[in-house]
Amino acid sequence: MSQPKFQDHSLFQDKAFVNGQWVSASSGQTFSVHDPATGAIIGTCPEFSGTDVETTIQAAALAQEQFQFSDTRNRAAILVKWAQLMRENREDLAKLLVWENGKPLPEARGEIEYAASFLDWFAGEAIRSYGDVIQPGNPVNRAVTIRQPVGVCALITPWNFPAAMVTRKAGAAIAAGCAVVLKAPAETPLSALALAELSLRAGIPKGVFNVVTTQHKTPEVGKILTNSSIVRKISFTGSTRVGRLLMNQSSSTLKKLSMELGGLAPFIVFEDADIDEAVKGAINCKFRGSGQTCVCANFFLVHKTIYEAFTAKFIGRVKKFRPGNGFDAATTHGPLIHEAAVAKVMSHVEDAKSKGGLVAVGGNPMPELGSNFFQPTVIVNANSDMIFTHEETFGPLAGFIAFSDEPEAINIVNRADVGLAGYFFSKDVERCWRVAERLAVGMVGVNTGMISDPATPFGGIKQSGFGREGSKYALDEYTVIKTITFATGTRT
Ligand SMILES: NC(=O)c1ccc[n+]([C@@H]2O[C@H](COP(=O)([O-])OP(=O)(O)OC[C@H]3O[C@@H](n4cnc5c(N)ncnc54)[C@H](O)[C@@H]3O)[C@@H](O)[C@H]2O)c1
Ligand SMILES: O=CCCC(=O)O
Repeated sequence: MSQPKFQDHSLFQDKAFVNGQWVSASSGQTFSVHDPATGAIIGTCPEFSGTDVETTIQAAALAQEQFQFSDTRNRAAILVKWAQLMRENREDLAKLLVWENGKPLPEARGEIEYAASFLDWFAGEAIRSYGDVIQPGNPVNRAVTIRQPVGVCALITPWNFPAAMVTRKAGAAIAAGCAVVLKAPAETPLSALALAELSLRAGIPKGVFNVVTTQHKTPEVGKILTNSSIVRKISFTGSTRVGRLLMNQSSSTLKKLSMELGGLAPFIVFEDADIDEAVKGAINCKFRGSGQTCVCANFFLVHKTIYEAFTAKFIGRVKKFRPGNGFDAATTHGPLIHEAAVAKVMSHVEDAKSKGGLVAVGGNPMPELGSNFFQPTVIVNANSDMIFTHEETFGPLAGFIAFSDEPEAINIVNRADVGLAGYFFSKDVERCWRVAERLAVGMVGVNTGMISDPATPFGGIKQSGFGREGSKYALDEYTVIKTITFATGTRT
């Protein structure tokens, strides 16, 4: 399928979205967006410069003046409407997502629902804002705290969840009363632009939700967003390398920051686990988005007494996978995003082989399908010197290490300098609490491989970043506390 059929062609936008208008780059330059399955050009988007982004920031600043004092019930209503429009247009949004990202259509539909559920969640949170009443040291004073919107926010999102990362950030910012400038990823800008079209229909005021696109000028645009004294907050999801750079650049204007960065999720299977449940959890966790999910398991630790039984069942499941074009109904797993991603998985496979790993399934690119496809791969006889135990693969490679006892498994996990998610399976309740509390990560899945939910805080520790998205905590990221002290008069 070279071009999907859309019900509503106006969701396919090829301009940036500024102050409620569709605009080109001032230079007239564009960049091409590609289908990762075929390499074909899908369309073009404006190559925004720093100057174009400055104009966008000004528009957001103007909108912010009104929006920050807007009725929170109205914010909730427009978020609910936005979610409803997403669901009404689910098929078109899902097709667009498959086309630019490559994930299979059922998975893309799941992402659209996941994305819409953030808007519902934040509609609920928009109307809940609490402060404290405090008795200051001075007995004649009384103090209260209120939460206020932080101001204009820059949101920088990745290509692996082209819709859900937009709503997870923008939903929270808008609920809190902030205008946003969203910089979409060059690989998958079209989903963000389709959401912009729906935001207009939902009644989000002009200038409150802006989407800018750029490819070659990304570093220049990043500098403008981070150096701007109008932008008060950066929320970034992406690699640790870029997160560090943005944090560094933001220091000149001392912005509030949220950083959702790379992970290295371990998946531990203890000897007392339900093996079938653990295999199911492991498959779902490892191969979501063909392994291109920041909370995907990166490597497996399986107790030596169940290693053979577990890996045999896991391998049996992987052999049934059918990689292919995401629009093909038989496809279970789509392509990787680009050739560099394929090269990275290959380098992790080669490294494992050179250190004694045995390829049980896959192990190679699939040029017969296209240059971005890699075989779902399982490596057994792995050890903790292999690179995939230190560095995120972000691809369909599952390496299995046999371990002897709980402290050994925890030590292998906790030596990492990142800590986003971790998973383990065990039927021993005491062990469940003990291990969950000892793993040095921000999120733990106990007897489950799926932990993402708008109601629960999402985020990491160490070099996986800081800040929490989703949940009741997300609005803290987009608000600041103001203390108001009242003098109550002199006491006689
Ligand atoms: N923690 C999370 O929630 C999460 C989610 C998705 C991806 N990731 C991580 O992201 C990585 C893969 O995604 P990626 O390749 O898109 O990461 P990336 O860091 O290269 O890009 C992420 C975003 O940052 C932008 N960007 C890149 N350089 C920039 C600069 N100098 N200034 C401003 N913006 C810039 C990109 O255009 C994109 O929009 C993986 O390591 C993965 O774990 C983390
Ligand atoms: O990859 C990043 C986000 C994944 C998720 O929300 O489950």
